[in-house]
Amino acid sequence: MHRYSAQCLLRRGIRSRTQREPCYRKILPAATRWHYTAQESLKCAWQLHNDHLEFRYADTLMRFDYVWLRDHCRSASCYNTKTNQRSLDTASVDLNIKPKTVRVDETTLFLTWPDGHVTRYGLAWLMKNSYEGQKQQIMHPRVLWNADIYQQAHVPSVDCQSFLETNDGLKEFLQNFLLYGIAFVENVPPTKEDTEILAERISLIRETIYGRMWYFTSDFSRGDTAYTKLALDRHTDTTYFQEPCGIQVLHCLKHEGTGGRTLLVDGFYAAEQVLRQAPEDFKLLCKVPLKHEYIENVGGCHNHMIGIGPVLNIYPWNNELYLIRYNNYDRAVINTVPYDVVHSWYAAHRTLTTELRRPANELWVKLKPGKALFVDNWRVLHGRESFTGYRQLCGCYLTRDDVLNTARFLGLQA
Ligand SMILES: C[N+](C)(C)CCCC[C@H](N)C(=O)O
Ligand SMILES: O=C(O)CCC(=O)C(=O)O
Ligand SMILES: [Fe+2]
Repeated sequence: MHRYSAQCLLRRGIRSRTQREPCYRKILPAATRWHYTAQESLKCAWQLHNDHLEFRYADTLMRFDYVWLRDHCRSASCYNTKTNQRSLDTASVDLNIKPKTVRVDETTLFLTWPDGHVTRYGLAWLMKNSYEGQKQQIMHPRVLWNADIYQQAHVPSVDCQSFLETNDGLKEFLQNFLLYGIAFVENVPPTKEDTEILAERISLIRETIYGRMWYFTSDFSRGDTAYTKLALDRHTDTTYFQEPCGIQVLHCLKHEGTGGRTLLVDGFYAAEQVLRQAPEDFKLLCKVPLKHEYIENVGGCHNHMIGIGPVLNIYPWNNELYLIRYNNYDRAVINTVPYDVVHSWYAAHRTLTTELRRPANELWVKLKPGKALFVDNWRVLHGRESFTGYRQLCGCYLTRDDVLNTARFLGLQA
């Protein structure tokens, strides 16, 4: 069986997307009024202000700072297209710079700077890369789910062999994973080594204080409730890392006993309900930073980890959620917030918890040998039912950047 690792995949050539740019006619010289590409067309127009350029294209009004425009010059002396890196020294651009002349043709905006340097920007490039353009974009397309939505979607598990041996299988898996924040691979040989091969197909394994690939049973070999038979309420893992682990891989290798089902809850679906019902609560959960902490002194293991951040994390330019940090077990003493804010925070936390605990939002699955589960630990909470008997799980954490890297290589938006 031939297996490709993510790194090998990436060496096999890179995509290039060609964009069709609309055509516009030649235009008039610069001044302080609106200028149009053609008299009858209002699609492309521009205006030079004292400190910025106002530009209208394809129904979007964009504003560009002059330093920004100079900084993003893609001429050969300013930008190396072989490495996709900037050569221009941003700090040497005059902060009061202003273009001397402006010209626009069908596809391109031309600026001439006071020193004679000419910068060309593709109009579609400007549109895509402007703040206003970005604001309208979704970074990560997702399907938010409760149990019903997920089950109705009939998301297929991907077969282990197709996952390992075909790019289509891998792509299908990653597409599901990106959309739903969970995905399954079936027919995996139930060993730690085979689980490791799966993990390496899409990412780098993130080694932590728990090791690289881990086995765990209810032997309390580590100072954490995960290593017992007790139930675990919904949570995300490693909230006590400054950057919580991106993905958790879980593979149940054995269970002779009862109970032990896995609980999955889409944290972003719950957060979205909070945003609808109580936007002030949502805002507070985005704003108040909290510590999470892991203190362990069991056997030879001495660890003290601290991670700080709000429960909900959003991109500030489009308010899109990208990370939920929710673990009631591992939340540390709250000493970074005054009493009145802390009270409102508790109320907001209650609103979110109510959503997370709605039975309709709970997806229960029994993990069985051969079926590996990948969980987006920045989005989907997991938990487990208490159990009896011998139960052994193996798995690992993955670095998020590298999962997304593989997805992008396969042409997915990630
Ligand atoms: C998965 N594995 C058993 C290795 C780790 C368990 C980590 C448990 C910890 N309370 C947390 O939520 O981060
Ligand atoms: O035992 C389980 O099913 C999961 C335990 C857990 O939450 C974890 O290992 O992170
Ligand atoms: Fe966990």
